[in-house]
Amino acid sequence: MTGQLEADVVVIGLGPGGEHLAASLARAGLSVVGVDRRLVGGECPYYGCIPSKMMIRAADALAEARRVAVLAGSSDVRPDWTVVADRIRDEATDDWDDKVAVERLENAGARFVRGHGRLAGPGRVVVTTDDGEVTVTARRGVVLNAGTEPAVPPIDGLAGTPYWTNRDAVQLRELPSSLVVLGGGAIGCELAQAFSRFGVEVTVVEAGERILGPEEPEASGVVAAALDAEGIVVRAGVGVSSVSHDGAFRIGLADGTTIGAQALLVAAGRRTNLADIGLDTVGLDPAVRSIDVDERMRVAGADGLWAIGDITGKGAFTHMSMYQANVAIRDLTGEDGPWADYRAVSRATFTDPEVGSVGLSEDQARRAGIRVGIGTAALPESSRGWLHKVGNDGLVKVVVDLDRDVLVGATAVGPAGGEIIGMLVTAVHAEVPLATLRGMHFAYPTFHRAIETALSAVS
Ligand SMILES: Cc1cc2nc3c(=O)[nH]c(=O)nc-3n(C[C@H](O)[C@H](O)[C@H](O)COP(=O)(O)OP(=O)(O)OC[C@H]3O[C@@H](n4cnc5c(N)ncnc54)[C@H](O)[C@@H]3O)c2cc1C
Ligand SMILES: NC(=O)c1ccc[n+]([C@@H]2O[C@H](COP(=O)([O-])OP(=O)(O)OC[C@H]3O[C@@H](n4cnc5c(N)ncnc54)[C@H](O)[C@@H]3O)[C@@H](O)[C@H]2O)c1
Repeated sequence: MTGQLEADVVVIGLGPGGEHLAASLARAGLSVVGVDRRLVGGECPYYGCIPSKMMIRAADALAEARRVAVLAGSSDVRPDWTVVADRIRDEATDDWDDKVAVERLENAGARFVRGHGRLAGPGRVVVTTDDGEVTVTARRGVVLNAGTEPAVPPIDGLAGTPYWTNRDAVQLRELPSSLVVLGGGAIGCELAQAFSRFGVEVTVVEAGERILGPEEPEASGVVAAALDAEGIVVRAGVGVSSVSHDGAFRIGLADGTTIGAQALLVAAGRRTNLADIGLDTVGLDPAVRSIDVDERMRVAGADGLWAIGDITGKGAFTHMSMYQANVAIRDLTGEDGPWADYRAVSRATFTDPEVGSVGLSEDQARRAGIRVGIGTAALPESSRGWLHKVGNDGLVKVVVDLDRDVLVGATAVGPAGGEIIGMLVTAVHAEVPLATLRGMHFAYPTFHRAIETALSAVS
């Protein structure tokens, strides 16, 4: 495709938020051009949340079946990765083909251009396509939703090796016998446990002091113990210093030890796609790692430019991308808010036990100068946890602003931690007084009753 186009709004990058925004604005009657160089929908549906959660759902089923031995007799569990690989192809990604997503976007009334989009001054985007260039003029504005790529650390020897990122991991047809996961963040821990449950011998190497670094230390501790109990080796507090590959990988650690493995998965964080998007043409620093936005998602210092999703640095989550898209949609269609508010950002990490969290951690609250109260409750000591028996690891931790008598953060680790956190998100978001929370009914015997115990323990 080549030529000139005009539109009210041009969207560069169609991740979850960009796709939603482009379709919604088109349905609202605006003329919209959406640009993506890869697949419409971005990382989440093709390489991220969706395929990884299909892997995790299958791996959790295996783990639950193995628990039959403790609770209900015996089971014969024979993992078959083919089922997962097929499901990811057939039900999630259409074999990494976005035909359906493109049609959905066009049926909403938007036009789609596949290619690399670049700002070329205010309100102007140049798209490099397979067969030339398309120049699009935006009457109302340009929205950036360029997302991220896997970051690959500059480790000696790594670059020339056949290492995997998440994009390779979700496309596997066959599993390796052994795997080193470089990075113990959300991606590293989720995938490490899923592969291990399918019989892969897994080692996680985490340069930081603990896995799941952004979570409460107690949450990291519970997950680390669960991984250990399943036979996953976690090497935290030591970086990778060299990598070589000669049929198999040899991974050299900073403490002088080496690990051999058939495969290496790099899950060491993400790099925002901002280097080649023309920020300099609208007066912005082209070397920034994230884009500063105001409460309407307008980019500071550039008229007619909005940014949403991972590139804003407010949390690399699909629900953040969608939340910010809705804010930008309201602004672009002349609605009167509500505008962006990040006090009660929540997330769920789908390890088993799951980690749900919201708002500030204890450490963040203390560093913000808040007079902090903490309450915790161990899940195995709750009635539901005791009943649940095997697989009951977990806890609830609440972080209280004692002066305002409200929760400012909370963590729920457990079999349904990502669900239990829901009511705590409401509490932080709506600033529900502690006395009101303590006066609630908590159904017996549920996991969320541990919240009542944690609230009563606040000091
Ligand atoms: C393995 C994995 C698991 C995850 N699990 C979860 C989860 O369970 N829950 C959760 O909330 N989040 C999860 N995430 C994070 C989630 O995928 C992202 O936060 C989400 O995709 C939102 O990203 P985004 O909207 O910023 O853009 P992205 O999804 O990164 O999409 C950006 C799009 O922009 C395009 N693009 C970039 N630059 C240009 C350009 N110059 N021109 C044209 N197109 C361009 C790209 O091709 C891409 O399609 C996971 C991520 C990974 C990798
Ligand atoms: N369930 C979810 O919501 C979910 C799941 C997966 C990913 N995500 C999102 O995707 C983002 C990216 O995930 P991620 O896990 O790649 O990034 P991350 O930044 O969360 O974790 C990367 C980890 O790699 C470690 N690391 C970096 N370089 C290293 C090295 N050389 N040696 C050893 N360890 C090293 C870091 O210390 C860090 O702990 C997350 O921040 C999250 O927002 C969300």
